[in-house]
Amino acid sequence: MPKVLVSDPIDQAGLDILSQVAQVDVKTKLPSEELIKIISNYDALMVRSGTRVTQDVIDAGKQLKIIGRAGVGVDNIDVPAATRRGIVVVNSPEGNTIAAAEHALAMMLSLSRYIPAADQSVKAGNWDRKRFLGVEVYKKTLGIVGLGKIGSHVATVARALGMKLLAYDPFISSERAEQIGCRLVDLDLLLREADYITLHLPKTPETTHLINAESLATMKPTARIVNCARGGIIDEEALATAIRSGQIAGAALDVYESEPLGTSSLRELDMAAILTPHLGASTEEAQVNVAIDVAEQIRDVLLGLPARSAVNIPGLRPDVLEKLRPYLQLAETLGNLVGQLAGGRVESLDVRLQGELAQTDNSQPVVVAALKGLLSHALQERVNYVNANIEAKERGIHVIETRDANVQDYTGSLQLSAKGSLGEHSVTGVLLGGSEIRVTDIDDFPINVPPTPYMLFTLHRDMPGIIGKIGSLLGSFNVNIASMQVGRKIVRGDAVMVLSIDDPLPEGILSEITKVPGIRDAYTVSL
Ligand SMILES: NC(=O)c1ccc[n+]([C@@H]2O[C@H](COP(=O)([O-])OP(=O)(O)OC[C@H]3O[C@@H](n4cnc5c(N)ncnc54)[C@H](O)[C@@H]3O)[C@@H](O)[C@H]2O)c1
Ligand SMILES: O=C(O)CC[C@@H](O)C(=O)O
Repeated sequence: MPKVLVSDPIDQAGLDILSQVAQVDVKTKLPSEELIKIISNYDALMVRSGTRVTQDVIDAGKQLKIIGRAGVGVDNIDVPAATRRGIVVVNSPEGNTIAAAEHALAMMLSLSRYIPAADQSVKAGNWDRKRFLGVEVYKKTLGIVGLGKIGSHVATVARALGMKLLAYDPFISSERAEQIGCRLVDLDLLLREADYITLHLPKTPETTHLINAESLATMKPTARIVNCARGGIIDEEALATAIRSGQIAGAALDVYESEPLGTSSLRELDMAAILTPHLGASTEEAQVNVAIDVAEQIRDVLLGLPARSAVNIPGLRPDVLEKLRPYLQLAETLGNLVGQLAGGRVESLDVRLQGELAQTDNSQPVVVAALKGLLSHALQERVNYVNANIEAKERGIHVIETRDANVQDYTGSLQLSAKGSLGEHSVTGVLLGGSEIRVTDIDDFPINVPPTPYMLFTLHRDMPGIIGKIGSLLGSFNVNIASMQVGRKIVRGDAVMVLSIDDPLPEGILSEITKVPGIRDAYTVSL
């Protein structure tokens, strides 16, 4: 039975799903040396934001197949390191959207009415109504930075509160922003005009310290800023200075450059600042959602099924994946075949999608499947859908994708051509009845053979007796032929022979075959 380590608190609903297929060990608050020590026993790791899944953890996880992040941000996981090791990383892109949006809205309202400070004051025995004179959000301008899932929900609710909405997001169109009721503007204008600014974008090298001393200086003195996205998007020292000096009116933060928040000048700010300990996703509903979402994906991957929200493999909707799946199998088989025909050190792979297949919207998974097949002979199970692209890049394999919708021989066909140490070879394949693979062409010679585990290909002159000679030679080595087919373009010209054999070809026989008069070349392939 596979083993799953759960290293952060995860809702029971998720643990129940994992327990259907795996032994589940919940060990939270593990020091990183301890995690590194035990991770080699596990097939899967499930975390929230608390565990740092570093390269050292990934390298020590010799059996790891999947890392599940019960939440959105995967910045606590070294995704490139996982990808290099072929480990799938999955998250729950939508499970906590509402929770995080509601937290940001709650922060905005709390900032406006000083609710945390007023609460503390009453509990301390005071009744000070003058000190907590607030402001209304009604008719104020809210600037949303990052108009994705959370930003859009914030916009919908803020609109209902009677706010005017500005948005800055370089990756969405003005039409989309308008649909959500926002005017798309540049960041400078948003920062200058907004009464409230709320951040809902990822932390990347470009967004680190997006809000800094310079940008804070352009904001209104009455402006209040909320960050429930990621720590580090705001320069915390510059923010504390801006609040202390009255350059802006306040800030509410849920996330910090370093978590847990240590000694920080943010802690010394008065009621103009509200700090919560990364609670954006902490609702009962969100924790159930993300736990189920990620546990189901871990279960599926452990059962050999694809994950629906992998962050390091081409994302596909389950219905699209279902339709494409037979073609992925076709691509992998043909990749494996052409990789062996081309020999080691493949320099280039040309992936040609033909007929119906040329019309597919997302061909990337087909290309990845072809690369996985191409590299599988050399790398065996070390190559998978996660790392095939990287492995190919590291080997300098130049991948070209072409499409030809006009090829009408079959509804959809795939041609792969590879150049390697044994020269340039091409294979074409189709799906019969939607799922049965047929190889229909080898090096431009028409054939029609199903791929089988052990195959022998020859390039020879089409002449009487040659087939018999190969048959006798194989017989003398006790090799049983299951099927045989010849493909030729012209009578007595060049031809290919494709034999399916029951067992691997014994050592030495290939060189004997090439000595047969008329045989130009021979290749053995195991699929
Ligand atoms: N506090 C929490 O507990 C909590 C919970 C959930 C999500 N989050 C964080 O909230 C953020 C938003 O999550 P989401 O689910 O809405 O993500 P999303 O991917 O749906 O949206 C992010 C948006 O940011 C935009 N963006 C990217 N770079 C940008 C840039 N330089 N400037 C402006 N916009 C940019 C993208 O185009 C996208 O529209 C993420 O950082 C996520 O990690 C925090
Ligand atoms: O695990 C958490 O509670 C935080 C989740 C949040 O930061 C996210 O990115 O989904």
